[in-house]
Amino acid sequence: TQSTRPQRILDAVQKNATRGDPRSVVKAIDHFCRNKEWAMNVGDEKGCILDSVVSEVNPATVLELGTYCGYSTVRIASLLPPHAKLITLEFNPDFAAIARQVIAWAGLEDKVQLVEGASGDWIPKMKEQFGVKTFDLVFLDHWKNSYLPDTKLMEECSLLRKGSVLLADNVICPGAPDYLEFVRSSPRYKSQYFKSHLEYTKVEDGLEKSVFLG
Ligand SMILES: Cc1cc(-c2n[nH]c(CCNC(=O)c3cc(-c4ccc(F)cc4)cc(O)c3O)n2)ccn1
Ligand SMILES: [Mg+2]
Repeated sequence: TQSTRPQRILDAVQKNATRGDPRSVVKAIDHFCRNKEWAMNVGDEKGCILDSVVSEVNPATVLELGTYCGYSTVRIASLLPPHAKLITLEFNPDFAAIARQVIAWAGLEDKVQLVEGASGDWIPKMKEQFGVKTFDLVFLDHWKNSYLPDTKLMEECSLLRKGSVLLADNVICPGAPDYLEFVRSSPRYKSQYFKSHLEYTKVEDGLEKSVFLG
């Protein structure tokens, strides 16, 4: 039976990365996606920007929207302090099944809770289901037209506090124009654009970091 691209990414991890070594998992996926098959991981260039924001925020609670194969999940979780928690939402069950195995190979399953379903359904249930008060960091990397409605939903559900950081991938390619306009014009956010490139390509893309001012 034909394998899927996520399955081939998992195979590359299991062949080339060391169990329990998150950096080797990240390296194996980047090598596969740069040399064999492109895939929609945040990638190494934007990944370094992600790493610097995670290290600066040093979050106790993280929400990731859009897990895919778990590449950014592994990057983020490997930088978290000992008792910090990362909740990651994935809509596609096939992606989720692969991501669980990638996260396990990196040895980070204790820091990560992968939840399957749509962001719009799960965001209102975060507090009751996972005992979350607010998120210190949110990494938006899911459906690009969901960035804005889901940000408004997180505000309504009081999941953001003064100083919460939103970091959004793909604000140029594929693009999230309504989201960009909102966070850049709203008095309740302080936004900053980190220019970069679409993963594994020369196409412009970037990350938008927005601090919620409360
Ligand atoms: C909880 C929940 C989760 C989701 C959800 N889970 N997983 C995703 C994936 C979303 N990601 C992308 O579509 C994406 C696309 C490109 C791309 C593609 C093709 C091109 F030509 C150029 C660029 C590049 C990227 O970096 C991307 O991140 N959504 C959806 C809803 N609710
Ligand atoms: Mg992305």
